[in-house]
Amino acid sequence: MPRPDGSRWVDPAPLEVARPRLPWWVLLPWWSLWIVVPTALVVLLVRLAVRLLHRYPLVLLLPAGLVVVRWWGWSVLVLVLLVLVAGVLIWWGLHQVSCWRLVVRPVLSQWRRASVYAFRWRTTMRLANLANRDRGREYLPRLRVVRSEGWRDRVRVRMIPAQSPEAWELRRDSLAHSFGARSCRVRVLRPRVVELDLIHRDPLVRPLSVSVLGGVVDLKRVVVGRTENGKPWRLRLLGSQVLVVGVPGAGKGSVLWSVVWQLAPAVRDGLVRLVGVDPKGGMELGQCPDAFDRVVYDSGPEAVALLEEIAAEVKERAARYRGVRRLWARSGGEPFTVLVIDELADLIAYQPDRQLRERASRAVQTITSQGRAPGYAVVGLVQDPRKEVVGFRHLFTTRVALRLDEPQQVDMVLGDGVRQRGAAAHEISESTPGVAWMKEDGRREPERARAFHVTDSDLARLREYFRPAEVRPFPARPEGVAA
Ligand SMILES: Nc1ncnc2c1ncn2[C@@H]1O[C@H](COP(=O)(O)OP(=O)(O)OP(=O)(O)O)[C@@H](O)[C@H]1O
Repeated sequence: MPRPDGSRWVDPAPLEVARPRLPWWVLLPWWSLWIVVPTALVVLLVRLAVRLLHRYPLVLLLPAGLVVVRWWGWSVLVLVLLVLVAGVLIWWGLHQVSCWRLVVRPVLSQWRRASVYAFRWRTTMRLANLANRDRGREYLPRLRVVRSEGWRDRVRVRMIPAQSPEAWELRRDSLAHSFGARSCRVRVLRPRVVELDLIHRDPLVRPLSVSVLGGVVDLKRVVVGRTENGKPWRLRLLGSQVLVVGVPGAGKGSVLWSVVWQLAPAVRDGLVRLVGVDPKGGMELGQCPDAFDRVVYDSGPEAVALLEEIAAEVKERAARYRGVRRLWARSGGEPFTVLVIDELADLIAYQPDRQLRERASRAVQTITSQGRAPGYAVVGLVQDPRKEVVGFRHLFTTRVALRLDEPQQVDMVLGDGVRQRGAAAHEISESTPGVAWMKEDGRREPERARAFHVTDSDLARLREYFRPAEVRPFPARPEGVAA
């Protein structure tokens, strides 16, 4: 409604304020604070003591020992220690795993933290230029948890502001020498936190024998050896392409035969089909030809024709799968194909006939780039990883570097920056064939492992395993196979 002075009255908007919600404890009577506050303090102190005891048992056991001496004397302390040691020994005898995890490892970790790392930390950080000063204040990387695993110490570090993990990677050697280790690797855990692996001995020095022939086959986790952490070395075949590189004698054969050994039950059941090309005239694959559905022992027209045949199959199956399935599954009723090429370079680089070379290269590229979904995996073995030799290394999603000659070759196989994180395949000892660094696409950290040693007598068993086998139709319900 217009007002006499010409202006209009506008109703104010209703006040929309939420009623304040007070925390419940504000409504308690004041005298209850006398109960609540001391209780909360006691709970906090107990939690702190438990955490400290768990993290730094030695530091807290020392004052406890002093209290025992003060009240009951040395003899009681010695008696308590003897009982403790006897208890631990009995525990160790009964169940090593739990005793190691709950007693020996924490004590060892504390001991090494106090005697090695805490002791030399400040000096080492300053001399290695990992500490810094600004406006009179010193910034020192913080030593966090130390976990000793016998063969290595895992040392967690909080970096100082404006520091990058590369600064630590560049000083790996000086850190290893300063802390008395054989080598050091750097792993990024999360922003500002890195973990140093200070290695004292190689847990992979002993050759590993293959497991019992037969059993469940999981194409996503084919166990071909053991990692340095003591876990199974699992190679993914379903949805992956594998390139294995190593100088002569590095143990490429052991990776290849470990794969065949693990796949054997599925091959015999007809669920997996092995196809092989061995340009070395059958020196390698000829040791167990019955495992292969098709195998060619040269790098000439026959080998190239086989590769082209597989490439055509890949395309045909991919066309059929389009819009139906994204990844091969056993329910599709067609076998998963593993193409093993023993000396890949002989086919795609050293082949004297240019046309054959190009045809072989095109076929292998087709299989590696399109084979994932229709169920085709390539396991390619090569000695020389240079670009002129294998120009399409990036198509292999899993790359295994056995012993190599030069650091640059490690970068070629595993990718840039992986060697700086510790994957020193050029430092693998000649006395440990089968030891390798593996890098999978999509996983930042490389893994160090050793393949099973498939001996001549193992190969004889493998030949025996396949000998009575007849060609079977694809099983409707395969037994003991997971994919
Ligand atoms: N995982 C392993 N554990 C122990 N010894 C191994 C292992 N792998 C291979 N060896 C031994 O190392 C030697 C060389 O192995 P292998 O022939 O597999 O190497 P390679 O890389 O295939 O060589 P090449 O390129 O000449 O064929 C063999 O005597 C073999 O017994």
